[in-house]
Amino acid sequence: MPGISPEQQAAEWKLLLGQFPAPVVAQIRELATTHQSELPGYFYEQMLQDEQAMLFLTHEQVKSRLHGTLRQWIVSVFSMSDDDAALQALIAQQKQIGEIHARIKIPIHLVLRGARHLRERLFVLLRQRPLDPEHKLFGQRLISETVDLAMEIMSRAFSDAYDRNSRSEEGYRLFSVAQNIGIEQERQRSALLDWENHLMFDLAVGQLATQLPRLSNSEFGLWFRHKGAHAFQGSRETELILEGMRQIDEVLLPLFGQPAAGADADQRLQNLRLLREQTKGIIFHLDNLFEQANVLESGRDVLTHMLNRKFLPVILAKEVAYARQNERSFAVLAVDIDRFKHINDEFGHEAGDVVLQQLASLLSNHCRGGDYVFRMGGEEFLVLLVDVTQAHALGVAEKLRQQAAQERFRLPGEQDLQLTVSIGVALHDGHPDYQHLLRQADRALYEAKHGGRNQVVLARKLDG
Ligand SMILES: Nc1nc2c(ncn2[C@@H]2O[C@H](COP(=O)(O)OP(=O)(O)OP(=O)(O)O)[C@@H](O)[C@H]2O)c(=O)[nH]1
Repeated sequence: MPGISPEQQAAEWKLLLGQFPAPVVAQIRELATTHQSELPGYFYEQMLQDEQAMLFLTHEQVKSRLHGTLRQWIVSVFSMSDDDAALQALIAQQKQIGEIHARIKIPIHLVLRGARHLRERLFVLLRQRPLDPEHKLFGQRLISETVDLAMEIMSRAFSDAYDRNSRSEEGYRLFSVAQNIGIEQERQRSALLDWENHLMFDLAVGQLATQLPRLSNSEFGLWFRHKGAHAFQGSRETELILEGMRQIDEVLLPLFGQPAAGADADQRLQNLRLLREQTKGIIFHLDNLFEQANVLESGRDVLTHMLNRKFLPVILAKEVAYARQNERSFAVLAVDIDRFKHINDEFGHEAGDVVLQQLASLLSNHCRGGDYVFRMGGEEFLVLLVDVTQAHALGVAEKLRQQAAQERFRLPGEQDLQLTVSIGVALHDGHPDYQHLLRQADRALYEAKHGGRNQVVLARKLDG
């Protein structure tokens, strides 16, 4: 469903401001500006009484940054400018906040709760002003409607981003169930045809209906009920396949055991046709499902077969949640080949590709089963080490650096070469937004490059 455009939203905001007398608008602007420093403190006090909110707010850097950003938000939302460009910037800001909330998975009710506290505090501050009652009423309405409009835009962006993330998560679920979709498709197709062959043979030798092989207990049926239906959850085809299996097992197969049906050859032929059609229908839906899954399979980099960026947000968000729930930590290593351009220039692009493949294998061979290796693009990789301490992460990074330096990379034409890598290490420190961690690792990598390359640098804490 197409949403309303930023221009429309700006026009609505403008309309809202136009409903209020200019002195009231000016008073509310002044009220918010005067109390901008005190309001975030009040917000914190209220929100920290909620256990769920604490999870998102207690991180030290969130705390120190949020004070500043909340203050800015209050000032800009109540700036009351009706200039088109300013309003569009304001709308873009609300959207960006909504997207961040979706990324760190803050429940929307907590955001609304925070907004309610701010609104109520502004009401109290307004009541303390020596204004006539009518102005106060207008002022309250203006505060309310302004906060509501900001929340509406924020929530819309939140739910759009949330839907996008969920689709990506869905893709990841699929991806993790069937690593090689092409092979799985062939396997399941032939399992289904195997069942059909057995059935035809049993029917030909006059097996009793109760002894005929049931599709849901066949190799295919078991796979589909336990894995396929989960991997393809929510799609229409899944429902159709489950229903097709039920029809075959519970309606069609019992017909073959009835003496009357056995006696009537035409009827038996008709039942056989129905059976064949149902089976063909299941194959058709299965092919459709796999075709859709193929599109999603591109979660891997073609050259190195490592993960590409596609599922990085899903995996990082999952690890942030895991670390929070289990009080564990994880680390990201930004790994970059030193002077890779020289390798390409000297040995050719094809040799460069081979080097990338061998480095990818080296990285994944030195990781554990639960770790992840991504190719971020070019000659940069990202290694995610799960369940680690800082010392362990640094140890692994140092080992990877040494292994890369010792390795003889084999090139086409019997040549070989040696290379070095620089690594930036960042340990998840409880910050709910994974982008923060990626920025830290990138900065550490930058330092490693500028410090002379072929080294591991641990990220320093960032202020922003
Ligand atoms: N062979 C090959 N080269 C690639 C690929 N992707 C990017 N590159 C090359 O990687 C090189 C990266 O060069 P730079 O970003 O200058 O970095 P660098 O030479 O590694 O230098 P530092 O990172 O500063 O040590 C460029 O020459 C790209 O063309 C690829 O898929 N295959």
